[in-house]
Amino acid sequence: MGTWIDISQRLDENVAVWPGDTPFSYKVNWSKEESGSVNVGQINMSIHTGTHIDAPFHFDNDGKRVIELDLDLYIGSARVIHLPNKTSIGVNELSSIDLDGVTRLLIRTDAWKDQSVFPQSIPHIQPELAAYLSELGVRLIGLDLPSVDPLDSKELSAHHELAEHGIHILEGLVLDDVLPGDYELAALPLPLVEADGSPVRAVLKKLP
Ligand SMILES: N[C@@H](CC(=O)c1ccccc1NC=O)C(=O)O
Ligand SMILES: [Zn+2]
Ligand SMILES: [Zn+2]
Repeated sequence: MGTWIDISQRLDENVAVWPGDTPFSYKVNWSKEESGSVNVGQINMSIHTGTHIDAPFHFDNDGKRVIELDLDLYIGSARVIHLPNKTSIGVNELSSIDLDGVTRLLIRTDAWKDQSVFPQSIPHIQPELAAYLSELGVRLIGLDLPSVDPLDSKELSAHHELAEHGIHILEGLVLDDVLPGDYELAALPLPLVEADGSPVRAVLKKLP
């Protein structure tokens, strides 16, 4: 027991939210006193808060919704790599890193220092990286950042290029204490039928 490392942001009113987006809230809507038996809670949040996956519908009206996503993307072996102090991440930044046989790639950038505050700027994924990664067999990319594109991007070129190359997106990971290496990942989305993404509880277990 105790072998799983939680790499998820905690969800309470302190969680950082995209500027202008729905704040996170949890409340007991029907208390034990009122109901006579139970506390019944309610959460209200944007899907793009904290640790979450994007479904292609987030940036493409014809894209897949969460329920249509392959669960295999979100459970299985993953490689964590450490790329601190980058302004962007492209083929150059990855060319010296061994990605042989990697299906799920998690990138620790350390660029979002205080995750209770939404960052001013982040290193972004260069759209050209999508073709390079898909050639290697990568199907999921995860980051310790709120987006794979620059925060002010409207085109979301990296989101689109990744999707076009069959690479799915996991955002808002907490990788502060995770050393580079190979792990078992579980980060399952909820069975949301129509949604453009889903919060996930992301966990890692070191592989021998
Ligand atoms: N692309 C971001 C989310 C995003 O762009 C966003 C999320 C909530 C409210 C506004 C957003 N973008 C606005 O331009 C993501 O994938 O999480
Ligand atoms: Zn998102
Ligand atoms: Zn995204």
